[in-house]
Amino acid sequence: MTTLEYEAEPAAAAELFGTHIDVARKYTDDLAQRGEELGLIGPLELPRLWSRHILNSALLAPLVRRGARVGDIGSGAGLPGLVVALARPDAQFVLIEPMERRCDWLRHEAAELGLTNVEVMRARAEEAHLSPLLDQATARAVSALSKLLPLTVPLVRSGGEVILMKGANIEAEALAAAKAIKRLRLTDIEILLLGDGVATEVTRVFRATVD
Ligand SMILES: C[S@@+](CC[C@H](N)C(=O)[O-])C[C@H]1O[C@@H](n2cnc3c(N)ncnc32)[C@H](O)[C@@H]1O
Repeated sequence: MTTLEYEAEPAAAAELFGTHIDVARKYTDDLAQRGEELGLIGPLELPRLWSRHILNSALLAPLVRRGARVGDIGSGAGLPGLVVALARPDAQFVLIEPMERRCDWLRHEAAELGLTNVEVMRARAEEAHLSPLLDQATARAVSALSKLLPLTVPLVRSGGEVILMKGANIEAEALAAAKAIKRLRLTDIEILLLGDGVATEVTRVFRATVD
């Protein structure tokens, strides 16, 4: 089995997962064992699963509002949705993913980890019918902001937020999405850098409020 780097960044892991650290490790183990075979994660990612994917996803957990209903669009292996769900048992998570095999994995894993705050919905975001609408929507590595905003914003209630993980070109993506931002009437737009001084893999987030 691939060696995992659980011992890396113990302070960050303790801060982000607290008492849920063993559940986070089990998820990482399970993903390391089955992720490649199921096409969820590339072989090069396995040795850096913990810092690049798990801790990185967990950086979003403090942004989740207490008791919120959160949708993770294009959850794939469960990033960031399943990771944030295990760190924030007070909130409810809907993992929206169109691929059946990935949905099977997400359901299996949520049950294995004993997560009662996770629901898996097999759908493309543009076809998902959510009632009630979400308080917050997350996404990671799904598409550029100009395409992602029209997919995610309609799923969020007025006063709710989109929290979208992005790479280093986030500012250029936000500029390219200016028309969509205006048309979708987003307000309180922020670009956040998360994890600086906490984790080695920082992450950038586009956060905005839905009108
Ligand atoms: C590159 S993967 C990223 C998976 C995960 N978020 C991560 O960070 O590892 C993109 C995921 O988005 C899903 N996806 C693509 N188009 C979608 C859509 N229109 N609505 C919902 N999910 C979509 C794909 O099936 C895939 O699982």
